[in-house]
Amino acid sequence: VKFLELKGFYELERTIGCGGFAKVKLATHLATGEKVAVKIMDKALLGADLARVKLEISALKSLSHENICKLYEVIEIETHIFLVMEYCSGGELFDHIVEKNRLTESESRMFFRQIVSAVAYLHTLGYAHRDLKPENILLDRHQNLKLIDFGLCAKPEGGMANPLYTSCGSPTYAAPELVQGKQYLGTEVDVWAMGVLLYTLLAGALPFDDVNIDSLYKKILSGKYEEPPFMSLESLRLIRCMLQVDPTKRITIKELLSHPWLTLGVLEPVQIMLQNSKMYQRECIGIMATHYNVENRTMWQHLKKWKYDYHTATYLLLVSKKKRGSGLKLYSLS
Ligand SMILES: COc1cccc(Nc2ncc(-c3ccc(C(=O)NCC(=O)Nc4ccccc4)cc3)c(OCC3CCNCC3)n2)c1
Repeated sequence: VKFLELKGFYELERTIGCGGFAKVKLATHLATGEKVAVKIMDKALLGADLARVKLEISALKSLSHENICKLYEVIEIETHIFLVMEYCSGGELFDHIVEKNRLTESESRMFFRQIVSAVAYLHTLGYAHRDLKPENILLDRHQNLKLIDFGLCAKPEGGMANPLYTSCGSPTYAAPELVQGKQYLGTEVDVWAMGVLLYTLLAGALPFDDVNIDSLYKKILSGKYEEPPFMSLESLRLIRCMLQVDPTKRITIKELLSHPWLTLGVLEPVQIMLQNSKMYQRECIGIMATHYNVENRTMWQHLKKWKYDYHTATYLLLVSKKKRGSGLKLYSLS
């Protein structure tokens, strides 16, 4: 079905992901020629989850971090909601690990620092991700990580016991307290999942794995996993702090930021807030103002309302293009 509301602004291309009640298509933002990912949600299929999606959209609008997939535009029509998101041309981290079998300590550190920075940023803003796994970590063309919350399966209330969850991907990244259906803190659950992730990067295998879901639960609750001989003592020490079954004994994200393993060979602790340069912003406003034949001030007046309309998308895409060092050009829309 062709969506007329996108005509002339975006050109939809192949489907790059689908599930539950959403589909993600690759698309081109026609004014800049940049690739974007368009998440198409059918409001009829969303039903009661429409409210949760609206919450996620307002959360996404408040997120601006180099390692979190950027929201560019929100388009709502009678039957569908479209989220125009940053397209990550490097695909999933998962495929990157599989193809390399396992990563070196320094490559793992370079990736892991970015994940810790993104999750610490989320936690600072009062959010928890709750579904950290390699499928939700994408790569851009420069091997920068981009955290997404693909969240196609409704986040079941009542934790793991909910049959919906078991049918929605295996709980290999789920913390013991989540698996037990206990009260849990999203921030502590995220630290556990990052421990599983770091183990997977370094060992090229999952710490807790089993085809039988009940024995998988038992392994997670035991907190026992194999420590491969090729893993350094420092990395094993860090993983032990993260894969603590008792969440009160688990390392916190704040302590993680300056843990010796994360700063090994790198001087400063992990930065949370990364600033965009003001210079790029002024230049992009100028280009848009010229293109639309309005004053710079008028263009800025509109953009600072952050309406997440086509102008927001054009501006954000121009800034990211500028940061990449590509030339800036706007195409007249047909
Ligand atoms: C080159 O080959 C490839 C191969 C594969 C992918 C790509 N690229 C590529 N780029 C972008 C996407 C995307 C971005 C955002 C969202 C989203 O839902 N955001 C919402 C969001 O992020 N909330 C949120 C974030 C942080 C905190 C809280 C809330 C969804 C999808 C994509 O999807 C495809 C799926 C496929 C199944 N696994 C997951 C990705 N794929 C490219």
